[in-house]
Amino acid sequence: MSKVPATVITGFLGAGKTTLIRHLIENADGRRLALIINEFGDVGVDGALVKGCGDDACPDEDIIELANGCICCTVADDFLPTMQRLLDRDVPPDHIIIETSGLALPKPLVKAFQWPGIRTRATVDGVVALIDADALAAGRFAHDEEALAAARAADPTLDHDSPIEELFEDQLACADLVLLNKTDLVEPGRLAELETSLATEIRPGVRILRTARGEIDPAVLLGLDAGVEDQIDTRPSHHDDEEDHDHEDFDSFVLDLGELGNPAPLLAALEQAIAAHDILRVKGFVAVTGRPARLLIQAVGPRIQHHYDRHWQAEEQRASRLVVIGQAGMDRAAIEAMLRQQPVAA
Ligand SMILES: Nc1nc2c(ncn2[C@@H]2O[C@H](COP(=O)(O)OP(=O)(O)OP(=O)(O)O)[C@@H](O)[C@H]2O)c(=O)[nH]1
Repeated sequence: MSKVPATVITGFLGAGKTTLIRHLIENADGRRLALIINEFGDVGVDGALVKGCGDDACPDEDIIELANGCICCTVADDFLPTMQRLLDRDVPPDHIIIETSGLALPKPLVKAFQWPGIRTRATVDGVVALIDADALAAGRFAHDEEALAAARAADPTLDHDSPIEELFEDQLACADLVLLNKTDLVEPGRLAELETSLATEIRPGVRILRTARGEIDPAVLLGLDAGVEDQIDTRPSHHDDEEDHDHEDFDSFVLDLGELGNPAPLLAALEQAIAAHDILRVKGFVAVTGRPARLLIQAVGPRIQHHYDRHWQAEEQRASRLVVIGQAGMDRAAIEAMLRQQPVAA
């Protein structure tokens, strides 16, 4: 019996994983895909964004959200039973796509494919790392050399990498294919420089392709046939000596804001909050009085995007919800106070 191939999509918060997966299921070309989606901070925005966008390729029951913490840490509790259920189906999917949370280490997930119940029936076709070219160009994954030198002078035992940088390096080191995404936001000359620096972080032979909005032919993305679980030990990680990694460097909270008369003040406050605090990512929906559609808000670093993405459905409660993800120690009370200064509709 042939094994069901699975593709693991990694990439830091907001790199464009969900957008890539949407494109993939809209262009599945007859393949029946199942999606396993994991988000840090359990508002479930990503699932809502992909549901209903490619009904034939991926009906809603084949989209499984694992919101119970970060997938790399809950492998045994959540991921393995989910995989088993998918593989036990009378007609298993043609391909399984796993969107890891932007804070997940890919290696523990790949190792799950060595488990007896899985290894005979599924294989990791490839690990794809999505890189936000805009964030990379702005230096958001690199440490500040001067600040580091000063901190080291004060404390010689200091670990050299920041948590964000470690994650970034781990995701790259595990990749079979790297997609330099959001190329629409970066000059071609700068992109070439980014590619040169990325090449030092990846394994020999791994290709870097440029994408915008995750638009890539599924034939390139799927079918890498890498059998990653059989050679995972050759892919180094900063966390190889750890039993568990617990994301204590990052934090998230959910903000419920009811219905808003006008979203503009919230958007302005969000911009200020991001500039003033250690916020990495914000996403969610806003219910605007008099509007039948919900306003989708996405912020990645300082860049905020918003648009009315679809009508509220009859069974949905019209309400505004944002998930805020940041560095551990971000000042939640201050951020909440900034974002709540909104005139709420009567
Ligand atoms: N300009 C531009 N924006 C992009 C591109 N790809 C994604 N985006 C935007 O970036 C934001 C984040 O995209 P997502 O696809 O949600 O990113 P993600 O990696 O799934 O995010 P997390 O699950 O939170 O880690 C959204 O506002 C997207 O519309 C791109 O190529 N160019």
